[in-house]
Amino acid sequence: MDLKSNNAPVLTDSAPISKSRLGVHSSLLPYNPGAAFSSNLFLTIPRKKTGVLDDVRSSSWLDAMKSSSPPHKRITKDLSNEFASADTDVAYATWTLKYPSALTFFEQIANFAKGKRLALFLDYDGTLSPIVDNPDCAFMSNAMRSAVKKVAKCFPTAIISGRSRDKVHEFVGLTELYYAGSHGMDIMGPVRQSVPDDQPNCMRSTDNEVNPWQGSLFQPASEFLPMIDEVYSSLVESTKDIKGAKVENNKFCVSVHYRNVDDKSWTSVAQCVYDVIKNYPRLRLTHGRKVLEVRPVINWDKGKAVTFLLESLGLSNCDDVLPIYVGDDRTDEDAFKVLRERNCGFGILVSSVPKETNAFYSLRDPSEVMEFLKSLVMWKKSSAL
Ligand SMILES: O=P(O)(O)OC[C@H]1O[C@H](O[C@H]2O[C@H](CO)[C@@H](O)[C@H](O)[C@H]2O)[C@H](O)[C@@H](O)[C@@H]1O
Repeated sequence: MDLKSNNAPVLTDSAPISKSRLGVHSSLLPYNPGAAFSSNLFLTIPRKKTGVLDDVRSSSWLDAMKSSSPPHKRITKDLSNEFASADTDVAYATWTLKYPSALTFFEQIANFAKGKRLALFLDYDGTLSPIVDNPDCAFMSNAMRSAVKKVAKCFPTAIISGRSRDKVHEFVGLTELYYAGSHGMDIMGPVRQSVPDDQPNCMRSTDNEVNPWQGSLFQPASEFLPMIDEVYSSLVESTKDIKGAKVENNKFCVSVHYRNVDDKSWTSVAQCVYDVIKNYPRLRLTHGRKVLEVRPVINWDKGKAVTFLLESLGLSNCDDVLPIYVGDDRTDEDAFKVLRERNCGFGILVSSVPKETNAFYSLRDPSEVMEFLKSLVMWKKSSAL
């Protein structure tokens, strides 16, 4: 396969996400702006498909790789850049008419939550920690840790990350939470009596981790472990000469980072990934922020993990529970979508640029996420008075 040719695969999904198609629960719609805005404001969101070969042949890897992370804002005094920056601000403000700020509209959220039990789901990278060049250094600030700890004391709270569960647990360092790693394929959660019917391959067990909140381990992709290890080793080997490329073993999935790779070598990264996964029809590829993610084709994602946790926690009754999911990445869209389709709860997209999304609200960056968490705690305390 020649990734540079016109026959290059296209991985992007620019199909607009229309409200009517999604059956938006109007009762939850925070604002009805009716605002028209140009579709070129948005980054594209890749559509997930099963089967790696199908993904690769029908999509443009490079386009998807380019659109996978917002450009950094440059601080400059140049006049034309000031105009460009003003345009960007206008575009963002326009976008927030459709996806209002969860801080500005906090009162509205508090009204939705009145009389309900709130359940909180948080993504890690780009949500609780800022995006940094080195994935091993994506530390969470102590202030954020304290905010998460406090919010978890008020509401059942889970972290759902693409990272391995151990890694994200190590970064967060709190025992008051539930953790789901590998995009929800590795859940340490409460004891659950049954496993989903459509998951014959799932394994349920307990482990020795000391955590009074948790009881069972749910790993629906456990049979893929040897395959993922094999693919990880192959990718480490095949990308070793690409400067800046980094392969991360996330237990049930593998991340191939190209954030630090020169743009000119992105096709080499894509080629390496393609050359390895073409031999594994039971693996598929998804895109994250400057990262290609290789994972099992099983019907499991962050959205399924949210449903699983809600059921395990006895929180699946929409009448008295309000689930909120906060995330910044394409893989978080699965969770936003589940909440939309259940007509129960909503997603909050963390983004500093306009993006089409299945979320209902927005927050600009992790510092706003922290403010939002603090607001939830204050609201809980004041409503208990
Ligand atoms: O689901 P998440 O918790 O958001 O994890 C998704 C991926 O996050 C990490 O990569 C991203 O953050 C890095 C650190 O800021 C950044 O360097 C990288 O470019 C981003 O893609 C993590 O390293 C991946 O393994 C996760 O899949």
